[in-house]
Amino acid sequence: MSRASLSVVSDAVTVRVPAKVNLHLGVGPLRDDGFHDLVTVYQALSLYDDVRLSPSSELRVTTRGDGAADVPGDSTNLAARAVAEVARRADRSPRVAIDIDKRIPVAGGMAGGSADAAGALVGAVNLWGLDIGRDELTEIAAGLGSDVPFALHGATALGTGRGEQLMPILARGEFHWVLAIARSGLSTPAVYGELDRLRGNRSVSDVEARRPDDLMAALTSGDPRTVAPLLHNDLQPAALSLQPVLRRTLRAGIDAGALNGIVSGSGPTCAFLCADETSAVNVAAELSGAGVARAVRTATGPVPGARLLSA
Ligand SMILES: C[C@@](CO)(OP(=O)(O)O)[C@H](O)COP(=O)(O)OP(=O)(O)OC[C@H]1O[C@@H](n2ccc(N)nc2=O)[C@H](O)[C@@H]1O
Ligand SMILES: Nc1ncnc2c1ncn2[C@@H]1O[C@H](COP(=O)(O)OP(=O)(O)O)[C@@H](O)[C@H]1O
Repeated sequence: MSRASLSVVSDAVTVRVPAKVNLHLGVGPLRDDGFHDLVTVYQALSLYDDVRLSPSSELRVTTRGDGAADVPGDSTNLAARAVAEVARRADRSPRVAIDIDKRIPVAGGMAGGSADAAGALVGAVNLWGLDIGRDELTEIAAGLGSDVPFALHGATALGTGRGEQLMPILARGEFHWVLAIARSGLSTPAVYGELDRLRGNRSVSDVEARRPDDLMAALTSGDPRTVAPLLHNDLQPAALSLQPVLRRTLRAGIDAGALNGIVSGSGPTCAFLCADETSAVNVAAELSGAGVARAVRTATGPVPGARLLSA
């Protein structure tokens, strides 16, 4: 019996998927396949996209919410690609309507497209009642993008390889973040390219791709004051080079009382770690008033990865 014939068709499913921040992003040299080796610590944050899948006469995707106009509505959308790949493996036709409710900033360095892909994977498996295990789902996720396995996984995790190989990390407590969302996005390949340009012929030692043991120990303590000085992003100089105005944003967050601020992944969202919830609310209010960002949000982490809201 094929896996497809085991399926139970639901009317619609909605999957909630989190954004991420990289607490550490160490970037090694450019590889022959066009990717860079990474050592990264991901944390999933309570800023979510909702991905709804329902039966339809054809595969189509619509997006509403923050930055919806910049999200492709065709087969290049990562959520549509995810559904198409699950359908191909299950030997069935991908006749699904995908409706994305966007809150994760588009091209913001918070893995919004990856989140939608992870949501669509979980959604398709549940909509069609497929017998696809966690390992196979993670393999499909990695084929869609380096960050997609983490969007499935959530919580706090160490990422190696091109970011797709995950190991859970114990993080105690709840961390309070403020996110300064920029007026325009940054392209991930452009930021990696800018890092290569800035590095020039300088040899990139393995040291830059080493496990951040101090940070991992600090995370088990649950103390944001211990974690804050250990935040690190090798892509930050490249993001600042492409959007110099981000220096002002980072400065404004520190001046407002954040423990530390960092460009999130390839940027341009800036993420500020705060001592507690009260501090985060104050920092968010000051940043909003400073006019350095298009929008300011508070979020907590870690939170779970892609999860079904309704079936
Ligand atoms: C930088 C990070 C940090 O977590 O995320 P964002 O900040 O963009 O969300 C990731 O490495 C982005 O992951 P993701 O957005 O899934 O990238 P992919 O689709 O796999 O790759 C897009 C392009 O980014 C570059 N890339 C990506 C990953 C990697 N380890 N090395 C790279 O050089 C390559 O140019 C690649 O063609
Ligand atoms: N479902 C999706 N949501 C957002 N962007 C998508 C999606 N599918 C494809 N994309 C494309 O991926 C690019 C990167 O988007 P995103 O994942 O939001 O940013 P980042 O890589 O900085 O985390 C966008 O500019 C967009 O063209």
